[in-house]
Amino acid sequence: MYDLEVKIERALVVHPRFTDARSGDADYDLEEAVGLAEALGVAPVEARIVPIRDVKVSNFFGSGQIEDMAASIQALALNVVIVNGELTPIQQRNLEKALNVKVIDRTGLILEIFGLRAATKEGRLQVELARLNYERSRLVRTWTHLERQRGGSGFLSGPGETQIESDRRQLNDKIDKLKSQLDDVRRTRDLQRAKRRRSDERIVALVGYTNAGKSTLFNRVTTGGVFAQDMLFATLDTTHRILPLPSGQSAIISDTVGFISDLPTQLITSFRATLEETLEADVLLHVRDISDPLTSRRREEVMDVLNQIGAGPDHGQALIEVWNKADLLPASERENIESLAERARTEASLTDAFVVSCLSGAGIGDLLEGVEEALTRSDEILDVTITPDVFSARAWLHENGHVINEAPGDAGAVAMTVRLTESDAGKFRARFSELMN
Ligand SMILES: Nc1nc2c(ncn2[C@@H]2O[C@H](COP(=O)(O)OP(=O)(O)OP(=O)(O)O)[C@@H](O)[C@H]2O)c(=O)[nH]1
Ligand SMILES: [Mg+2]
Repeated sequence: MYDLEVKIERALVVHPRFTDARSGDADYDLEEAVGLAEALGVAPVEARIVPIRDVKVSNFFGSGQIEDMAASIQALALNVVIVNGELTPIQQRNLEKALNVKVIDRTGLILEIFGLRAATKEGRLQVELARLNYERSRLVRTWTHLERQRGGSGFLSGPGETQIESDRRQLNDKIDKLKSQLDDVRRTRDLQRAKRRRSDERIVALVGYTNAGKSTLFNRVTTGGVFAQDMLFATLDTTHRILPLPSGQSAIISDTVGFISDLPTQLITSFRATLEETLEADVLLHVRDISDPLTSRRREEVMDVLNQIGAGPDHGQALIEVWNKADLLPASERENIESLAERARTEASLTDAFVVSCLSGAGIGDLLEGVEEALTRSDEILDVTITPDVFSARAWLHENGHVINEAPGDAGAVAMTVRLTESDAGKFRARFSELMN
């Protein structure tokens, strides 16, 4: 018989609130940590905020706090403690000893989630590299590997599944090997990227905080199929699809990894290449959960990351904000938000914004019109008369441009009004100079 009993990890989620730090957001941070735990498939049975005046070098928490945790663990039969902060390897080990359960910190948690979610070869390699760097920086095994060694259930098995040697030398060898594999994968992707650029396709990239609704929007405006779930970091790799635009033209749209505050540095480094895909976009769509009380803070965090990689308006890249999840707002507030967005679209100094609900589809039509407008802003409209001796120009325009009007003229000529990208207009002029007068 098969053993159908699935072992579910029952977690105590602890958010350390530093009493000197800016306060007021601890509830939200705790909620986010609970979301991260759920994303990992752990049941967050108990969650609490623990005030920290000064961090204890050996145990992080004070002894009374540890006793409280131990009592909850006992009473609720918990088997993992998630600390929404950074622990030193010593603190982690001492806490595990004191509480007699596994202890995982924020970096470890995010690494585990990324390990579960990575779907492409590049994603998996990136996560494994990040994990190895994390381990090397701590010179201890992450708890997953400890667990596996102790003969654990295999819960939360990491990417690669190889037995990772704690020996620094072997770790380094492995890191080098991974890096060169990653280079191979990236070379292939660079080729694809170059092909996309050469093809003159216009590119729209979705960016935004994790769980803002990027994949839901992506699925709604393309023809579906990408993993969208109420889980943090549902998407870890960049995916490209055709985006049909209202006028009948099309663009390419990419969905990518969500941003988060305090992303462990190892992960920023590993995912840099993925994030840099956003650099090639003609227009960025910044998807925001407008119903999130911390939406402004999230916005700043996303803009910071964009700035760090050299993307966004400060670097001359067009950006449109998508104020998503409007369905979650009370009617009065929604009206308010709508008028704010309208003002943003009319005032040149403000970033264009559209209020939508990716879930219901409300506002998506207007958004797409805005996207098309932004994409075609630098387009040129050419009025040309094609004479029979250069009739191939007609086919060329049909293939490369968007024909707005076409009418027969004198002596077998055809008068055409065509919309072309800046670069195509240049090509057309060079190639059919005899038609330009
Ligand atoms: N109520 C409501 N929920 C939405 C809306 N758009 C998306 N969601 C929900 O928000 C959750 C997250 O959506 P995703 O599309 O996976 O978010 P994401 O930005 O791709 O997240 P990551 O890939 O983790 O960065 C899902 O449960 C969606 O169903 C919306 O307009 N209204
Ligand atoms: Mg997603």
